[in-house]
Amino acid sequence: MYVVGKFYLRTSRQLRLLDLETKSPLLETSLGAIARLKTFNETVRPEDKDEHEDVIPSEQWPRTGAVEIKGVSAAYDADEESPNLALRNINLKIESGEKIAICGRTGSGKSSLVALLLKLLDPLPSDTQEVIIDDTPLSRINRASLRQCLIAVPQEAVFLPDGTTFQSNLDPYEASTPEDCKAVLIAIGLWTFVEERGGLNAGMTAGTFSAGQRQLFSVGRALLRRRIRASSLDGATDQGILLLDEVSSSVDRQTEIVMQEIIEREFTNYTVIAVSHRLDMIMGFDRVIVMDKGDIVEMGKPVELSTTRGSKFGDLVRAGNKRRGEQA
Ligand SMILES: Nc1ncnc2c1ncn2[C@@H]1O[C@H](COP(=O)(O)OP(=O)(O)OP(=O)(O)O)[C@@H](O)[C@H]1O
Repeated sequence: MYVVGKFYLRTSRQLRLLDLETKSPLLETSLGAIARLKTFNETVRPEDKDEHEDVIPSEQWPRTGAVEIKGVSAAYDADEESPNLALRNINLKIESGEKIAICGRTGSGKSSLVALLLKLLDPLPSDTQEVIIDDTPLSRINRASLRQCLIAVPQEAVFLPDGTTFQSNLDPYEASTPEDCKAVLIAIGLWTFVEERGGLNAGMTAGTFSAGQRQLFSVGRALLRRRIRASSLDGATDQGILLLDEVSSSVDRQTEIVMQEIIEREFTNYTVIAVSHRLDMIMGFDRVIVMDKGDIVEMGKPVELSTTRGSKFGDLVRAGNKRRGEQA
């Protein structure tokens, strides 16, 4: 066993490979991939199949999209003796169909709150902490089913292997028709772009799109899922939960408006919980939550808070306006 830096190599051949690394970018890439796999293997624990996760919700769940978080604290290193809390005693009630924006400084816990709802982060063990969606405690819900029932758009769009078609990337579960896919691409303004590159059946890579287009495409996936879900509702109201994590961070204001319109028009009755730094976007939401060090430190209507003295959100708006004034 050889130890080089923080990598452990089993054979002298691997050691020679490492020596060659500086001379070959390809090898560098391969060794980087090995190192990443090794780190992944060492640090990522498999999700336990919790025996209490006995509820497999129906396709139509959640029917109302109401959310309640009761006194939840959570940590990524929950097994440690003194865990670092990413969320601290969060109490939050979100009504069915409410549009909630979450803002706050880097590392304040915004993405962790979204991760909590997807059971990517668990509450610390306790008798009293609980997350409830549609009257069902999240602790009882099967994780994989939960993630199929909620519509979530992550910070970084993920794509299928290079060469996979536009259609498969838009609809990896093959649950829609080419017409459905085209209609979604038209709605997000990417149809001409895709058509010029050979259409739905042409191969693509993540690099085919700009960073902003990747985000737009991700929103398109969410829209397609909403439409597919709506077709299986058997007359029930088209409701559910949409989680957005910084989906407009790389787009211009014009594209952000397209996203906003899609949220308003297509997810009208959905409960929307969106992490965002974009003040223009937040202003259109029913309520804004400001987070700091894992805590909710302010909550209210964005328009009201923006003009309230001493409001943390108001401070963010004033700082944003000042920056714009200086740039003009
Ligand atoms: N996968 C993880 N493993 C360990 N700690 C994490 C992980 N993800 C987040 N954290 C920690 O949890 C805390 C909250 O992070 P979180 O990503 O929720 O913040 P955020 O407000 O979304 O930040 P940003 O605006 O930079 O995305 C931070 O201290 C962060 O270091």
